[in-house]
Amino acid sequence: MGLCIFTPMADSTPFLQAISVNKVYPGKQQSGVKDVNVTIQPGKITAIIGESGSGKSTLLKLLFGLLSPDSGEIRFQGERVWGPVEKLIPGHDAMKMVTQHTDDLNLYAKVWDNVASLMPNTNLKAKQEESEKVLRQLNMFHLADKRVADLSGGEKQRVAIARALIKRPQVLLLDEPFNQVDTTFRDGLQQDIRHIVKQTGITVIIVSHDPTEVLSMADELIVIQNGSILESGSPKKLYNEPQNLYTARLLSNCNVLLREEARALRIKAVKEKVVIYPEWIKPVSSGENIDWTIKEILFKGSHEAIYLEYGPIEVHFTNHEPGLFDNYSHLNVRVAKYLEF
Ligand SMILES: Nc1ncnc2c1ncn2[C@@H]1O[C@H](COP(=O)(O)OP(=O)(O)OP(=O)(O)O)[C@@H](O)[C@H]1O
Repeated sequence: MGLCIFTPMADSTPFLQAISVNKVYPGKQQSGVKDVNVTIQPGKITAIIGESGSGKSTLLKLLFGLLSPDSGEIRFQGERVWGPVEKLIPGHDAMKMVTQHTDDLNLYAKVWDNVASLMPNTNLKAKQEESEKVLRQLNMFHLADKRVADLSGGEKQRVAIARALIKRPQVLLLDEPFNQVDTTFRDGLQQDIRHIVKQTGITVIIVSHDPTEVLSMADELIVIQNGSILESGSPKKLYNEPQNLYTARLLSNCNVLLREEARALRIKAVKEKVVIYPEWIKPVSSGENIDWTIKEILFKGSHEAIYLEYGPIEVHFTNHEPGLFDNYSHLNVRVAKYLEF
């Protein structure tokens, strides 16, 4: 028995949908989420991104059925998903959710037992095969005999994901899965999750406090602000053509200048604000533009962030040849691209 391949449904029934969903927490005036309409595509990785408190986790819990909407509804393959108000055990059977808290792990049991114990004893061969398969998919098989208590935070997170996958859900919901994971492990875990999606056709919905960490991972991004969906689209589309300043700011540590300030970079903007991503500013050896004072150069390993100032105006850009400007006090730059809001 192998992991199921979930093929997208042939008919036009939306896979997982929030329809006009509202949720206000008791005692709060501001909405957790406000009139949210979202359709999740099957077999893809969708990331819900937004600043802290914007409603990301609330939306995830509503989709899963862990929270009941005040109005509106969640539909999974056309069927209503009931929340705790209507159903004793919240959460839809075909979905599994993993949060950053790995509380339900048995710390004193082996990794293997944490995962295999969720399979029935009726078919021991299948139990063995499935547990091994899931642990291999998450690169955890070599740690099968270790106690969970002896694992790192990132490894514990992998065990929690393995426990969710062994039940062969159609949807895996991940709330801040990389919080406990350092950068090296994060890249590995992201790759493994992408492979699992490709191999099994599972649908993944992920919430991340750092949107840039899911840029390379997600197929679709949903941007949420103050409980409302602002825009959605592929990471490339939202990065290159954001419709809102909020989205640009979430996805890039960008320069935001007032229209008048942008004139110092020879930009004649019509709208009030000008956004320039750090990689859109290029140093030039000489030219008719003004000389900017180099305020600070921050070494980042593969590149540098160079901070420039001209009177009260500050901009920063990415330099991919660290050390190149160490002996410079001033720089002349040009802007390859900008956005207006
Ligand atoms: N259990 C709760 N009771 C009352 N208010 C809540 C509860 N959970 C969330 N909220 C409020 O609802 C709003 C949205 O919270 P939510 O946790 O969904 O945001 P988030 O985008 O996931 O934030 P973060 O990135 O900080 O986790 C916030 O104003 C938050 O304070």
